[in-house]
Amino acid sequence: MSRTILVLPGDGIGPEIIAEAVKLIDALKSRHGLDVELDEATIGGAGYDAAGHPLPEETLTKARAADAVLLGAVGGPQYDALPRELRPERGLLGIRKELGLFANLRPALLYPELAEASTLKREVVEGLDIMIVRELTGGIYFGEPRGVRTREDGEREGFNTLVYREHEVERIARVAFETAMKRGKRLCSVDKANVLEVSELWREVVERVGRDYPGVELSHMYVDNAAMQLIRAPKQFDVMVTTNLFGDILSDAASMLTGSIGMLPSASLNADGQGMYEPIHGSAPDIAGQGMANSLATILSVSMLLRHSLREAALADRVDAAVGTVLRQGLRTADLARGGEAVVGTAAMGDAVVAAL
Ligand SMILES: NC(=O)C1=CN([C@@H]2O[C@H](COP(=O)(O)OP(=O)(O)OC[C@H]3O[C@@H](n4cnc5c(N)ncnc54)[C@H](O)[C@@H]3O)[C@@H](O)[C@H]2O)C=CC1
Ligand SMILES: CC(C)CC(=O)C(=O)O
Ligand SMILES: [Mg+2]
Repeated sequence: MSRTILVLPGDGIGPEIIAEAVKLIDALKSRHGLDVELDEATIGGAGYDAAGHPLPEETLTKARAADAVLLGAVGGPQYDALPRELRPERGLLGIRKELGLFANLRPALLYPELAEASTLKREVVEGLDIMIVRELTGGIYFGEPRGVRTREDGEREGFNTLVYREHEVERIARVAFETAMKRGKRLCSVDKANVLEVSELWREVVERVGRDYPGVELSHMYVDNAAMQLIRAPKQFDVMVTTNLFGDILSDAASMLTGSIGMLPSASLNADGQGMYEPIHGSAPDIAGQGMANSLATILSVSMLLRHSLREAALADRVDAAVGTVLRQGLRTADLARGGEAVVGTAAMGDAVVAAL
């Protein structure tokens, strides 16, 4: 039986980068025997425009039935004035929650060809290979209560709740330890346990899970220090595990070690191993429609999809290698060019990857 990938282009540069990913999947089907069917649905602002909701019912139904989901990005200034429940970002949070995608893997890997593209010195980033394991369905993005209320003195205040239950920490810690076992066997848990009670519990549970993994060297770091260390000496890290908010921020920072935010893919997995795959960046409204977005993060998300959801490791390796080839050929989208290089657009980069397969 053929497997199904549900494609959700979303907003802004989403459709542009997803077009390149679809081109790649089509080439894998016709030239390398990949057996999958693609289906498409709307999410985010596109979902709101088409069906009045950022996560249309039909999209969710299709996502539940699919073997994997491939998402572009959501959001845009034209939707920012909508009531919060109807904003594109709620569609993304909603699909993550509904599918139970609690484990978000964000690899920050420097392709050697891009050592000069990083804004940091070559010696700081050369050989970089970090895996950020971000908790994705809990924490302050989902905690209740939240809102804006008027105090008795008439002043308004906004509030969100940062809450983690033990089982939520336990399962993400387990994913992180398992990930570390398959890599360099070092895990750094990032928290703010010097200030937050929720981090105290986080740390305690991570320690407890760690007893099942004596072969993994566990360390803890406060998030402010972790942000600094990522810029000072990023190669000290192997696997990092952290909360939803901290992981969101640290992974954007880590992406610049690899040359651009347009280089970082991600996999979001649930307890059954079902996955959604997306670049870590957003819809980039500032460059949308100009054909200049870097599609490599999305193309590398396809690689993660092949590896984790379709168990097609050889094809995933082929995609990773093709990305290396085009970078070696000197192709750079604008975000990767640091002067002197010829700049290619979104479609030309996608074509080159397909040609290098
Ligand atoms: N997963 C998602 O769908 C996410 C959605 N968003 C949404 O995206 C919108 C824009 O948010 P921003 O904070 O501007 O973050 P962003 O990640 O969209 O853009 C930040 C900067 O990086 C650049 N950039 C991002 N992806 C790129 C790519 N593939 N190639 C070249 N340059 C790229 C953009 O041009 C911009 O200058 C907002 O509506 C936000 O809520 C933000 C982050 C994640
Ligand atoms: C747009 C947010 C919902 C999430 C985000 O920034 C991310 O997952 O990287
Ligand atoms: Mg983010």
